Amino acid sequence: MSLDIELTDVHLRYGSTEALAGLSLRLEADTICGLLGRNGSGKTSLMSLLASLRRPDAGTVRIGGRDPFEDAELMSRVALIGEGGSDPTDNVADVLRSAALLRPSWDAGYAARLLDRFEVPRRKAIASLSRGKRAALGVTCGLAARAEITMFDETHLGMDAPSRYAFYDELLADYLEHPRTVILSTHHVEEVASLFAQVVIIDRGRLLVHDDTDEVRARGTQVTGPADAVDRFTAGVTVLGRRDLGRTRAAALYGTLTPERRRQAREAGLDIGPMPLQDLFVHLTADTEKEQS
Ligand SMILES: Nc1ncnc2c1ncn2[C@@H]1O[C@H](COP(=O)(O)OP(=O)(O)OP(=O)(O)O)[C@@H](O)[C@H]1O
Repeated sequence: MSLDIELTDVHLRYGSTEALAGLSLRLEADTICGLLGRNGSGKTSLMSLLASLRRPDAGTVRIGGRDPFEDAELMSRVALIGEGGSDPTDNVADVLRSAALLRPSWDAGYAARLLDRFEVPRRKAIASLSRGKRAALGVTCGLAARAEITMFDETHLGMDAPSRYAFYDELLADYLEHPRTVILSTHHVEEVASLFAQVVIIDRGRLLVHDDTDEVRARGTQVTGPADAVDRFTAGVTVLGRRDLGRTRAAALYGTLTPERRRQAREAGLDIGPMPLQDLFVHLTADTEKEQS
């Protein structure tokens, strides 16, 4: 049975804080989905509902049509990997042993290969691992679990750039061999955006965007070329982001260009492409802040 995810009008409160405020979302199984949102927007809260760590105050959560809360069989097929979580006095081997018991689809050989790749020492207590190695252990547990729904909640935050890229590499390669639903929350939007088939953006506990990544990126336009030509072309329009590389400038604009503007851009020697997801994300979440203030 495929584990589609469906949340309907979900509310979740912590005291007076409404972390999720009527969130509805439907995710089909077996895609890699980026979960984006500013700090405190409700990403962890959403994933904790899917992992059955909490129950919504109102609304429904369904995974494969079932309420996940206290459904042990279903939960063995759902993994949430956050920062920390292990008993700090355990060593790496203990953590792997527990994961193997918990996860019916655990691949011990793959876990061992990942530990080698991330150079995680096996005999050390969790408390004595560096933050980056702890994160690599979390990533290892998440990948080797091969859970049908695998959620990484900023798990890779403490990893250095080479390790993060190794993680993205492993995630994609293993996903292609063993398709499953992967939900990955991150603030490193651009470096991981190419992995996302879909993007979910939540803002203040509500769904702001859910679409294919290409569709989301197509909501904006990036114009690239010689700096002075880009400036002339973008004079009088709102530029959401600029990047310079030598004399080449890339400017991100919200919206698509009319055929006439495209022709002008070509004549000015400018390239046109989709907008970086990061710029679009900043723009979309900043807009709602303005509207609400
Ligand atoms: N245990 C808790 N007790 C009280 N408030 C909480 C608790 N957990 C989360 N919150 C609040 O709920 C809201 C949503 O938090 P959540 O952790 O889900 O956001 P997030 O998008 O994951 O944030 P970040 O990107 O900073 O990790 C925030 O206002 C947060 O302060």
